[in-house]
Amino acid sequence: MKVGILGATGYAGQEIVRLLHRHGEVEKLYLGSSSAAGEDYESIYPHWQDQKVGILQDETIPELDVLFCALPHGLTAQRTSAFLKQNIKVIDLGADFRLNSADLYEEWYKIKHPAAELLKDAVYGLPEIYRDQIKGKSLIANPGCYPTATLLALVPLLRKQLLQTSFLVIDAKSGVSGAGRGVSLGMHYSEVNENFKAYGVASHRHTPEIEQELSRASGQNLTVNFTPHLVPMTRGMLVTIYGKVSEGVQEDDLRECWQAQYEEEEFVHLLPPGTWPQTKFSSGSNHAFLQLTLDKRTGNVVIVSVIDNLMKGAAGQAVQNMNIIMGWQESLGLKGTAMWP
Ligand SMILES: NC(=O)C1=CN([C@@H]2O[C@H](COP(=O)(O)OP(=O)(O)OC[C@H]3O[C@@H](n4cnc5c(N)ncnc54)[C@H](OP(=O)(O)O)[C@@H]3O)[C@@H](O)[C@H]2O)C=CC1
Ligand SMILES: CC(=O)N[C@@H](CCC(=O)OP(=O)(O)O)C(=O)O
Repeated sequence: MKVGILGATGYAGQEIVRLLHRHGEVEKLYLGSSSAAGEDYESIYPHWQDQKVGILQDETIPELDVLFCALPHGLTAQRTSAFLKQNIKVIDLGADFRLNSADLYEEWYKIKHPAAELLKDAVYGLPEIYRDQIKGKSLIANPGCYPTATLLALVPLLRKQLLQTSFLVIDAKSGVSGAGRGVSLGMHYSEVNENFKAYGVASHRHTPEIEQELSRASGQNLTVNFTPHLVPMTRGMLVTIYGKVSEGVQEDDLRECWQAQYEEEEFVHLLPPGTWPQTKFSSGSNHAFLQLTLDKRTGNVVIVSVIDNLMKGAAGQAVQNMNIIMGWQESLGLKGTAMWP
C-alpha cells in the first residue's frame, strides 16, 4: 500500500512515521513537507540515521491509498476535496472535520470552514465507539487528544444514562508535546519547567468537540466545564472527571457498563479497583487506562483517564483508523506496551 503524511516533520507526523516503519503493509511512504522538501528525513530527525526513511517531498500529492494530514487546523480542509478526487482516503489529525457544524467551527477556530460541504461525509474516528461507521470510509476526523481521553470514559456511561447531564467537570493535564514542535514563548523550557498552569480556561477549542460527542451519547444538549493544564513532562495526558450519578446508580453499575463496552478492546483497559492510572502506563503506546470511584461522602463519581497524547491522542489512533478503513488487523503497527519507568 502507498501511504503519505503531510506535516511529516511535526510531532504527530514523526510519530506516524515511527508506527508505519513497523506496520508491515506499507510499501511506499510519501513524506510531504512545506518547509523541508528535498531534505533527508534523517537530517531532520537524526535518531533515524541509516534507517532509510526517505527524502521529504514537496506537497504535490502522488498516487496514494491513504494520506495522514498532520497539519495545523484549516490547512487540510482547503485540499481535502482534491485528495478525495484522487481516490485517496484521508485521515485528518487536525480539527477540520471533527465538528458537525461549520458555524461552530468558525466560532471556535476563528476561521471560515474551508470545506463545509464535506462535513457530512466525515466520520468521527474514535474506534472503540464508532468502529462500524469508520469501516470503509474515505474521510476520518481523528479526535483531539483531550476529547479522546474524556470520551472513552464518559460516552458509555452517558449512553446508558448512568450520569446526570447537568454537572460534568473535566480537569485535564497534558504534556508539552501536545502543543506541537513549533513552540511559542509559553512552551519555552524555562516557562514550563518546574511550573504548572491552567490555560484556555472556559474557552479551549476542544470544549465544543467534547460537548458535541457527549450530547450525541446522552441524547441531550449538554455543556461541560473543561479546563486543560500544561504539565512539565514531554508526553502524556491525565484527565480527571467529576460527575453526578443518576438516581440509584451504584459504583458496580458504572464498572459493569465500562466492562461491557471495553471487554473486547485491545487498547482500552479498566484497572482493578484502587489502582489509579498514571501517565507512564501509556507512554509511547496506544493504550488507554480508566479508573473510577463513587465517593460515598459527596455522592459524586470521580473518574481518571490516561492516554499518551501523541499515540491514542493522535498518531496511534490515526493508524488504528487506517487499519479499520483498510480492513487490516486493527493493531498493526500498534503492538507493544509503554516504556517503563
Ligand atoms: N501534538 C499532539 O499531541 C496532537 C496534535 N494533534 C493535531 O495534529 C496536527 C499536527 O500537530 P503537531 O504535529 O503536534 O504539530 P507540529 O507543529 O509539531 O507539526 C505540524 C507540521 O505541519 C506542517 N505545516 C505545514 N504548513 C504549516 C504552517 N503553515 N504552519 C505550521 N506548520 C505547518 C509543518 O511541517 P512541514 O514544515 O514539514 O510541512 C509542521 O511540522 C495539528 O492539527 C494538531 O492539532 C492532535 C492531537 C494531539
Ligand atoms: C498542551 C497543548 O497545547 N495541547 C494542545 C492540544 C493538541 C490537540 O489535540 O489539538 P488539536 O485539536 O488542534 O488537534 C492544545 O491545547 O492546543
